[in-house]
Amino acid sequence: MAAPALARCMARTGVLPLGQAWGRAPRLPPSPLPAQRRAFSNNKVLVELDESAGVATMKFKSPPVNSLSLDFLTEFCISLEKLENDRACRGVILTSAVPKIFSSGLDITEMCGKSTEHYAEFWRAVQEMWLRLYSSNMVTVAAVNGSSPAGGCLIALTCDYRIMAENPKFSIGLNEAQLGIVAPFWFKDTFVNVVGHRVAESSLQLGSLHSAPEAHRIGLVDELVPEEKLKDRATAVMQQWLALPDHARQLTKTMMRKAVLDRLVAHREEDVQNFISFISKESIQKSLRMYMEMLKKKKS
Ligand SMILES: CCCCCCCC/C=C\C/C=C/C(=O)SCCNC(=O)CCNC(=O)[C@H](O)C(C)(C)COP(=O)(O)OP(=O)(O)OC[C@H]1O[C@@H](n2cnc3c(N)ncnc32)[C@H](O)[C@@H]1OP(=O)(O)O
Repeated sequence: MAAPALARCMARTGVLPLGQAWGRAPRLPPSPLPAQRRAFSNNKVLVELDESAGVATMKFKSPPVNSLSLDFLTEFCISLEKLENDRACRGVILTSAVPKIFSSGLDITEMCGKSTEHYAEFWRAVQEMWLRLYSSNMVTVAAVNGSSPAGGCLIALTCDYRIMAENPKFSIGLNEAQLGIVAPFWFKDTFVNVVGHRVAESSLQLGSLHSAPEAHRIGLVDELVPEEKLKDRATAVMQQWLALPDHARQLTKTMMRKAVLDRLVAHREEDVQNFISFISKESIQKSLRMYMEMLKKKKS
């Protein structure tokens, strides 16, 4: 099924028609076949699977800034679902193929001047991405090799472990307040689970974008490495996590994340309606338009 058709299906049903995000059987170790590498790709995400290691790398490739458009979100979910159902894959490293940018967050153009139906479709896709990634049975490591505001930061926060490249130009954080919008409760819950309530409270109110050292200091990322070592370090961390039995790690992850996941699952439609009412306000539309203009002016 093509991405737009899948997106429509997600909009109707609220889930991808590929399988279930919930109640999956625990993953089994990969079969002892000869070492093999596989790659598959769609327009937005490149996936390389090293079957001998049981590890895939998902590279975002949606230039100029890997914004999370409806197409991106749909293709991200399809790629993740494929890996989730692949017994040869036990872990996934998320990174970017676009230099200097991990992801610029939700595509603002999807939230400006569109119909109510479009907002609903878009928001269900954002929810789906988070539900699938946060509940993934695989080990998920974010190799943050560029700036990562708002929705980009959410992707990193949703992983099990975050490693960021030490580059003074890169920043990360939930900066929604700077756009005049509010981080949804499940963005906030994910953030609180990583950095704790006090840090999350001030960082969210200020819409802070943190430099790499600051992000490390507040626990938003687990470690910093020189850019050229990021890939190797992500691979080493992955090996460490995969050394444990899958079932124990998976059950522990579920135990730690269940309350936050259940909260969105229980209020999914209400959350869509809240998003629509909020984003449709003329004052919010004006803030988003001004923010986009500011981005464009910054260039000239
Ligand atoms: C009461 C409760 C109710 C609850 C309701 C909840 C509602 C909450 C709704 C949504 C949550 C929102 C989450 C988000 O993720 S919003 C997105 C936030 N993102 C940002 O603020 C990042 C903005 N971008 C940047 O800061 C920079 O672009 C950069 C650092 C990522 C890269 O800088 P640089 O390399 O200099 O590139 P440019 O700035 O020149 O950008 C290139 C090009 O890309 C366009 N662009 C950038 N970011 C986005 C984006 N997020 N969406 C769409 N387009 C983007 C930019 O405008 C340029 O375009 P061009 O001029 O046409 O080339």
